[in-house]
Formats: sequence, C-alpha cells, structure tokens
Amino acid sequence: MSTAIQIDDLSFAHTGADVPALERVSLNIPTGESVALLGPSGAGKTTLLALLDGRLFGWCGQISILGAPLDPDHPPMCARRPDTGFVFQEFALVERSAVLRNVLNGRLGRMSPLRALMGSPTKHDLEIARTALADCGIADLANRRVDSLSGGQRQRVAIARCLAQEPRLVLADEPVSNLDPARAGEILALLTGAAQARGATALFASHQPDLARRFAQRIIGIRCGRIAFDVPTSELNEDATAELYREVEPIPGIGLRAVS
Ligand SMILES: Nc1ncnc2c1ncn2[C@@H]1O[C@H](COP(=O)(O)OP(=O)(O)OP(=O)(O)O)[C@@H](O)[C@H]1O
Repeated sequence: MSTAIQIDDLSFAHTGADVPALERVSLNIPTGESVALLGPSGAGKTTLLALLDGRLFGWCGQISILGAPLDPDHPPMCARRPDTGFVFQEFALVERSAVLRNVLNGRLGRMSPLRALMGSPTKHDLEIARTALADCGIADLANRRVDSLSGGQRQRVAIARCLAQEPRLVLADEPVSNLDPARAGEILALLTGAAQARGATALFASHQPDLARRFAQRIIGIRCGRIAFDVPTSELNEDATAELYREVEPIPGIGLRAVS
C-alpha cells in the first residue's frame, strides 16, 4: 500500500518560542487511512497539521506528502496544492462573500489560471460545489453571506469547500468543534466517509476521544510535542487516554512538565 504521509524525526519550534512545539516525531500513514490526532491544548496538533500543509518552515527532519518530499524552507509547488485539503479550526472563510462563492474557492486550484483569476467556474465546478453543499446539508444557504451564518453553519461551509477541492489528503483541525454532538458525528461521518469513498486519506485533530474512536481507524496521541501513543482504534484504552490529558504545568525556562 502507498504512503500518504511519511514523517521522520520531525522537530519544530515556533519563532520566539522557548521550547519546541514538536520533538522527534516519526510516523507513517498509508493511503486511505482515517487517523485522529488526540492531545491536550498546546500538545502540537495544529502545528503538526500546518507543517504537513506546507505552511510552516524551518523544521528539522523529513516530511513526505503523497510521495513528494516537503522543503523545510519553501512552500510546496502550486501544482501539488489542490491534492491536500485543509479544514481550519477558525474556518478561514471570506466573510463578506456568499456561501457558494466560498465553496467554489475550493475549486480554484483545479481551474485554469485564467478561470481562477477571473473567478469564472465551469459548469462542472458549479456542480461539484453544489453537491458538496448538499452533502453538508446546507444547499439552502448557497446564496447567504458567510457573515450572516452561525458557527456551526460556517463549519459546514468550511468542510464543503474542502470536499469541493476533491483532495487526496484531508487535513482537518478540530473540524467539528462548533457543532452539537449529533451534528458533530454527522459531519465527521461525512468528512471521513467522503475521503474513504474517494480512496483519500484523512487526518483530523480532535479533543473528543469518543468521536475519534467512532471515525478513525487509528489514533495518535500527542503530548508536549511528542507522540505518546499510536494505536489502532480498537486498542485505545481508557488509561492511555487519561494519561494523555493529565494536567501539565509550565516550568519557567524549561517548558512543560507533567503534573504527577
Ligand atoms: N505562532 C506561535 N508562536 C509561538 N508559539 C506557538 C505558536 N503557535 C503555537 N505555539 C505553541 O506551540 C505549542 C503547540 O501549539 P499547537 O497550537 O500546535 O497545539 P494544539 O495541540 O493544536 O492546541 P489546541 O488543541 O489548543 O489547538 C504550544 O506550546 C503553543 O503555545
């Protein structure tokens, strides 16, 4: 089976940070797998996803996405961009634009440069965007401006935009944090189901172990920038989860230390 994400000995510190956000992380995620990243606030989940998306630089180690190595100092080539879809924790939508326009933005990397520049989608692009809206249960919101939507509705728009991109790898940073439990389950089912139906790989960060169990085949626990466990979902036990979320306290000049 081919590999979607290969990470070897990855370390990274944010500019000005005293301690690294990630330290000596190695993992391999085969194509088609749905994987959840669990970990307490500040563990390094967002940092890891942003690195995999080619948005942070100056890291050490090796990262390979869909068979192509990332450059630690430069963004990925434009041609590779559409293959990775990202659902942001803060949505990253164009607030004053209509929902449909936002979802069509997911198609930009699939359009010819001229069409993308003119903002002129083909019939096919429109069809895909409307299907993504319908799949996310928000077809009726197509013409509403994003700044008139609730947090949960925005989250659906962000997911629809990602699906419209037709990515081979879906990275999602707490993609359902603004939804009630029933809707959260529905949307994660949609996101992971859509990825699986297309043979795509999904890696999503979550604070909700129960949702991770339901929608991931494998669960990776991150704590203080290091991998605490990496197990098939069926093997995740309560003790490992409790240990992952055990309180940490900052030690001046040293970083984070687990409270015993
Ligand atoms: N832009 C930044 N500059 C400096 N330090 C940062 C920056 N972004 C994150 N960090 C630090 O990097 C570490 C990892 O943060 P990260 O946001 O990746 O954690 P997380 O697991 O995604 O947390 P959460 O669940 O709260 O989103 C934390 O110590 C955080 O304070």
